[in-house]
Amino acid sequence: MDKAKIERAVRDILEAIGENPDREGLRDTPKRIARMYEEIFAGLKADPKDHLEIYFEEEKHEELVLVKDIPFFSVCEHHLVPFYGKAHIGYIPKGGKLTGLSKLARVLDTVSKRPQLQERLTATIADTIVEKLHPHGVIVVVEAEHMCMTMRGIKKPGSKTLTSAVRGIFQDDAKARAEAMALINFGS
Ligand SMILES: Nc1nc2c(ncn2[C@@H]2O[C@H](COP(=O)(O)OP(=O)(O)OP(=O)(O)O)[C@@H](O)[C@H]2O)c(=O)[nH]1
Ligand SMILES: [Zn+2]
Repeated sequence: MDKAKIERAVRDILEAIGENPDREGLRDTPKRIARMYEEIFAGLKADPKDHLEIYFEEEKHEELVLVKDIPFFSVCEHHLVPFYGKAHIGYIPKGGKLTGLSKLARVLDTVSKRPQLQERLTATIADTIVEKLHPHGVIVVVEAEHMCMTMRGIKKPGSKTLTSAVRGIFQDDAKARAEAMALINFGS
């Protein structure tokens, strides 16, 4: 990541809004923002598939595995302000191809650390799991609050956006999909 370029650009923005980038409180802000962008956009140079280590299990589990309520923070590509919430990621393994539970959350983290659309975030997680694990099915539900809809513009704090992506058996089998959705809603 070109941190020097980010620093110059942030300095330009501070000048453009009528601030003095050399005053004490702002002097280090371009540097801080460059460091922060390196962290919150780290997913741009990472492949989420790399996290999905495969364990071939002797005892084959070919039923739903669901990790729910995984918190995430991302950045909306339209306004570069945060959107954040929870993701629920489920899959039905095939041929003993399981992965570690934390690896599903690592996929979410990588994909969310990019300028994003909630729809693309949701679909990319589902497609990554399909490509690497070739499971019977994948279901991903993401619920998020967008700061671009709360702190500015339409100003609707508390409004939630829900997106889902289903692949494989969850596309064709309404009962399997309904069961997974019921578990995602269970206790919430
Ligand atoms: N589909 C989708 N839209 C998003 C997401 N994040 C932000 N948006 C929307 O992107 C749209 C951008 O609309 P524009 O009309 O180009 O920008 P704007 O004038 O700032 O829009 P307002 O937010 O309505 O003031 C807005 O409707 C946002 O709510 C997202 O993850 N998915
Ligand atoms: Zn936005």
